Amino acid sequence: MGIRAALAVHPDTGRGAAARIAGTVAARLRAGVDRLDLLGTASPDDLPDGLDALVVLGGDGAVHHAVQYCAATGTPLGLVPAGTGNDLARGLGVPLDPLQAADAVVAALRERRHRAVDLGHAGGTWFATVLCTGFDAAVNARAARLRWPPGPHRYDLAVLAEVAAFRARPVTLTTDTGRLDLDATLVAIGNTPFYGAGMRICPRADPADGLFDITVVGRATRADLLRILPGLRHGRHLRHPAVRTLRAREVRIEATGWPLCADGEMLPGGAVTARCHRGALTILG
Ligand SMILES: Nc1ncnc2c1ncn2[C@@H]1O[C@H](COP(=O)(O)OP(=O)(O)OP(=O)(O)O)[C@@H](O)[C@H]1O
Repeated sequence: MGIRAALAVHPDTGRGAAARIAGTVAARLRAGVDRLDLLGTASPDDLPDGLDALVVLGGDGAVHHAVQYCAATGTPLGLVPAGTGNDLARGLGVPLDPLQAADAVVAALRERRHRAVDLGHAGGTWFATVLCTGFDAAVNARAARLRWPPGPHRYDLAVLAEVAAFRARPVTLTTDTGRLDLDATLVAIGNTPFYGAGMRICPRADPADGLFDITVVGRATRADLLRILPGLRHGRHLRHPAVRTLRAREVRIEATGWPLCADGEMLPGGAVTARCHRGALTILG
């Protein structure tokens, strides 16, 4: 029987960038499949039965929705980055050029080349990149509320506003190996290394080791934050004495009143337990 795939393109992704190249990407993918359905969403309820692959043309938000379907059904996922961050693609070494990525998906479909990667699960939601709470989740929430400036500069403005407003809070982290009580500025639970369009927050996270890499920034002054943040892109923040890392299969975070986000999507706040599920997602290529 032939290969049946769907291409999910959300109109908002990359501020419309995905929709603009959807026709070109679909034409490339048709070279590798027998049937391609073009969908405006990748939400589990709207997807047809019997798919051999789901390809997402979009950013981490669009991928986050698709991951819910792929994890539940075992359907292999193809990534064609067209968002603002594309941090899962970056973390898995998928080409960031959408046409190159589409060609790589076609090759993988033809050669039936798959790989299994881990997923996190927390609060009823699967996540593929980083679950974070504290300063970075507050930046994400603030950036999402801003209407100006356009693109990634919204994050720069949100960072400045949060550096001025943010206070460390008491946090309890309980992992499968121990418990940590501290005043923290942020906690990032990484399945893959990146968030925020290339910030290497959990630089050693390996998506195929069955474990999270957890980066914890303890009590930090504004001056500390201004020293830590520029190093994020290259993972140099780990050298700062306020920063520590843990590795665990399961972690519970208790932090009153902090925002929580996973794959850049806001989640309901409150205490949460995240568990790493080895090989829960199949990636094409
Ligand atoms: N299938 C979907 N169902 C509902 N909402 C979606 C879906 N796909 C994407 N969205 C929403 O559209 C918005 C933009 O999508 P996406 O996050 O992919 O693009 P982006 O923000 O440009 O990229 P990135 O997340 O990589 O920075 C997100 O808030 C996301 O929640």
